[in-house]
Amino acid sequence: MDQTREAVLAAHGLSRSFQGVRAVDNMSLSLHPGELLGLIGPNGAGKTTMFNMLAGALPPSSGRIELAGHDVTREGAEKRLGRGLGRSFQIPRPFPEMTVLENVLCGAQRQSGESVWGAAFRLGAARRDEARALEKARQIIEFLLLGHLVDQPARVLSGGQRKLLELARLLMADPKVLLLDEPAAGVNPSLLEEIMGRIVALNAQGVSILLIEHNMDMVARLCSRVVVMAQGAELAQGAPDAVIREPQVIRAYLGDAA
Ligand SMILES: Nc1ncnc2c1ncn2[C@@H]1O[C@H](COP(=O)(O)OP(=O)(O)OP(=O)(O)O)[C@@H](O)[C@H]1O
Repeated sequence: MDQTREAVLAAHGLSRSFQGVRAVDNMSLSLHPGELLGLIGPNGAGKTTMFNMLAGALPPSSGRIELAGHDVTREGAEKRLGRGLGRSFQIPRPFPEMTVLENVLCGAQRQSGESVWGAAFRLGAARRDEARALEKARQIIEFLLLGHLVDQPARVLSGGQRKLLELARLLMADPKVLLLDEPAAGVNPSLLEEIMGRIVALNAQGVSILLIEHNMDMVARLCSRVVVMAQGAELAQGAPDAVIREPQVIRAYLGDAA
């Protein structure tokens, strides 16, 4: 079966080199509608480079990327966000002095291309837009369990809460596809369960999700399929518990630890 035909996000033969080193080497990948797909692999395997290319932050040296059937290979990250592709980072960087609410409203600003705060000084429709954006931001903040922090500056948030805040900003753009880069990294165990719960809830709402994660317990609980990368290429794919027993996958991880 040609799996790429029905993919919401598909990479065809992506490659990218840095100073002669092939970080990603002819890598193809398909994310299906409603899927929660894991992208795993040892350090330096090329996962982040792959994410950067999929999100539009880094042009591939060769290959093609399709989002809902559109060729987006030459489009930047903002354009892809407008098409419904949101991407989180390993280390979120909120505006530290702005409140949680203000940070989330920055997501709305990206959405319309116009500042919500600028709109506040206009009359009529723009004011209604602002009211809608505020209401939506508050709902998303509640959904992401940050309601009690809505008026706090982002600098007081823990690592896990920053991950939730970043997700909240992305949700303002109503993404259909989310690329989540290590949502468990630097998160304390109690918040980890809550973050996993929110990811599952978003997926249940129909958001297709591609997840880079080193926490294999989390990957096994969330993903029905994983793609393993090593040295810039696909090493294996399948159900998490089966894939991590494959000899070449074990070798790749042991090589990483050696
Ligand atoms: N901007 C860059 N300049 C030079 N080399 C880079 C750059 N970005 C990545 N690389 C190299 O490309 C390879 C793949 O790196 P990448 O960060 O994509 O791997 P990764 O699988 O995300 O690793 P990790 O799990 O540690 O985040 C590595 O050898 C890395 O050193």
